[in-house]
Amino acid sequence: MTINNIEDSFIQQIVSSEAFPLNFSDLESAASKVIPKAAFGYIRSGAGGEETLRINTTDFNKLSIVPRYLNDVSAADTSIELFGRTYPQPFLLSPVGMLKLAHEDAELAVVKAAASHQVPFIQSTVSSFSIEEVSKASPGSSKWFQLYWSNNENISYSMVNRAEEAGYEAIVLTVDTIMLGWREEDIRNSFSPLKEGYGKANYINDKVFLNSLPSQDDDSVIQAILTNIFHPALNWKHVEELKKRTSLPVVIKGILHPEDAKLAIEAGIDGIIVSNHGGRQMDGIVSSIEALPRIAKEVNGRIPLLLDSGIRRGSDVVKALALGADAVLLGRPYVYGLALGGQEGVEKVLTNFKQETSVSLALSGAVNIKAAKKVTLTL
Ligand SMILES: Cc1cc2nc3c(=O)[nH]c(=O)nc-3n(C[C@H](O)[C@H](O)[C@H](O)COP(=O)(O)O)c2cc1C
Ligand SMILES: O=C(O)C(=O)c1ccccc1
Repeated sequence: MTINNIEDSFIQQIVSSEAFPLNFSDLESAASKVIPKAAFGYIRSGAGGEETLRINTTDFNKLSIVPRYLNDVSAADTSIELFGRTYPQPFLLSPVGMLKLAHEDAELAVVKAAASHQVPFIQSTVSSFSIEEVSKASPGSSKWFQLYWSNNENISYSMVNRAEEAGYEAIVLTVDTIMLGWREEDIRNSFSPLKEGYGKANYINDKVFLNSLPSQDDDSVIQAILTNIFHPALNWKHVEELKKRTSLPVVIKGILHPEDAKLAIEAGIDGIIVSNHGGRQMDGIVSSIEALPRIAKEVNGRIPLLLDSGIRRGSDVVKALALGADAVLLGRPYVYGLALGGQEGVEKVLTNFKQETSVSLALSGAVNIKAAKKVTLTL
């Protein structure tokens, strides 16, 4: 996006009379009015006392950018390259399960909105629509598949194969959800969307899963999903096996310790997402942005390094890039856009985020993503 384009769209924003929330706190409060209470609590909340959820954003706020000027940023380039593909923006959409909690069009709306911005969409294992339905809704756009390892590993390989067949570009193995975190909001609301069947689409469309069932009634399906999805025995041997089973790049999501980053590289992993699952899994753990520099030092540019959990503004993107990330992922912000306006709501969130990111990069003095990695930060 060039500076003139930014100006044009700014002016459009200012003259436009419609009121769509511009920032995260306005998005969250507007979404709280349209999503049923327990579902909203599920999306918003974090584990335990929500300290990690809080520091995911406050740790960004502690950092300040020291901008450079007189650097001719008139032709600034925000594009990134991942696994041989170029994407125009340095951000992707995080995998979020059970999006029907937010809007009935769920992943179908999100994948189309992402496609309209050429932003890769990472589809969750526990999505409300299947891999095949999502790919049919948006053929040709960039999609990655997030895998929750199944206790029956043949189900995992089957889902990976389906994603590969459907043209998905990468597999994201989430390693921080081997059991569900302690989520007080959901306990208070007696709310388990998984038990209500919101995340079954990929399972009921999987031959290996269906063949593993004693009977195909709804209760058996849900019970089988629950016994498959939480897998506390997950270890590096599974990772090595997964690498052998797919020709797609495999990215690990949920790394916070530099030693784990080192082991991931030794296991032949193609990319890392520094993440604490948006503060939803374990309270009292480090924020992603605090964990990033030590992991970046370990990885040392050998494989792509991505980050999520707490990205709310364009300046957060600059900070993450400056501390060693190659790209970031957005979670709750797009889910709230979905709740407020379906596909159009997600598009609006992405339009605003794209503009704020471009302006933030240029006003930091960065002409491209490589330069953003050299931006000075101070505590
Ligand atoms: C409602 C909800 C459901 C999620 N479901 C998944 C999931 O199925 N798989 C996964 O790897 N991460 C899941 N996540 C975590 C996100 O991928 C991401 O790590 C997190 O939301 C990023 O933080 P942010 O919301 O602060 O941007 C979920 C997050 C939310 C809010
Ligand atoms: O709610 C989540 O964050 C999530 O990732 C999840 C984990 C297990 C089942 C369903 C969703």
